[in-house]
Amino acid sequence: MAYPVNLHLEGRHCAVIGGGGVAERKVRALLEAKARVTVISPVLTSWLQDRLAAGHIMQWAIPYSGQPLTGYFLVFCTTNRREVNRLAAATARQAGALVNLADDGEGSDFTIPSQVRRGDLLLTVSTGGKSPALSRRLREELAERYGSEYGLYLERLTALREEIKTVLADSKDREAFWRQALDEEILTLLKQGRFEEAEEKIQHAVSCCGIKP
Ligand SMILES: C[C@@]1(CC(=O)O)c2cc3[nH]c(cc4nc(cc5[nH]c(cc(n2)[C@H]1CCC(=O)O)[C@@](C)(CC(=O)O)[C@@H]5CCC(=O)O)C(CC(=O)O)=C4CCC(=O)O)c(CCC(=O)O)c3CC(=O)O
Ligand SMILES: NC(=O)C1=CN([C@@H]2O[C@H](COP(=O)(O)OP(=O)(O)OC[C@H]3O[C@@H](n4cnc5c(N)ncnc54)[C@H](O)[C@@H]3O)[C@@H](O)[C@H]2O)C=CC1
Repeated sequence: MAYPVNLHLEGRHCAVIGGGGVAERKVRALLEAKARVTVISPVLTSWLQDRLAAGHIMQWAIPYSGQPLTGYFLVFCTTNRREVNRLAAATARQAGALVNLADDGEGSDFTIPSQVRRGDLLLTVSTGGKSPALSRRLREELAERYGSEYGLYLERLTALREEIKTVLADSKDREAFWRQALDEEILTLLKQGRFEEAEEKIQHAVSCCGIKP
């Protein structure tokens, strides 16, 4: 069973072997996470060529055939040739990298989930590599269910969390507060875009706590 983590990749070196559609999807996500990306492929999609021209990625413009892959934190093997992906994976692992194979979820050290982002809120779906199409389908359902209001809500909660720490010294009291503050009614109001009414309810919950010993 896989162990879920959220990696911080800023400034980390990552390599993507292959320059097709799958490589492009992985590179997009890596650049969003501010990783330093090297693509190893003689051919690149036009989007990847644009990123290269803009200096956002580096390229080894060669077919991969066993060259050492040292200094990479993550390595993505995304060519359309299984034996090339296997060779790159084995070489990268030897150098200590974590490896993702686009054509072999079970043989990968990690797989990429479908994701919905709402500010700092991140919802992800994995099927353990069994059905990416189902991951996508569930991602679409989540995107519909959890709109942009959740990003705003999280920002509000972040500020409130600081406030609550000063009002309630005891962690048990804080836990009880959050159960009350995150009730279904507030979430429904937010979903309907009724931010002022939601804020009133949050304030009510805060003032209720304020008078607790
Ligand atoms: C194991 C994994 C390895 C990995 O980490 O890459 C893997 C493997 C494979 N994917 C295949 C196919 C497709 N993958 C997608 C899309 C996505 N694939 C992603 C992840 C993963 N794909 C990992 C497991 C995820 C999980 O646990 O569910 C997503 C979630 C994330 C991302 O890549 O960014 C992204 C969703 C983006 C979104 O949310 O829209 C589509 C397009 C679509 O559906 O739109 C298709 C075509 C439809 C289909 O075949 O389902 C094939 C067969 C290739 C063939 O037949 O030649 C393999 C190989 C195999 O079968 O193992
Ligand atoms: N994980 C996923 O989400 C998905 C995985 N796949 C798998 O990923 C593979 C790649 O898919 P696409 O990007 O759509 O294929 P593609 O055919 O568009 O791209 C393949 C890329 O690999 C490069 N390449 C070939 N030999 C190479 C070598 N020796 N060294 C470096 N680069 C080399 C090609 O130049 C090309 O840029 C598919 O064969 C399939 O098995 C396919 C769809 C989704």
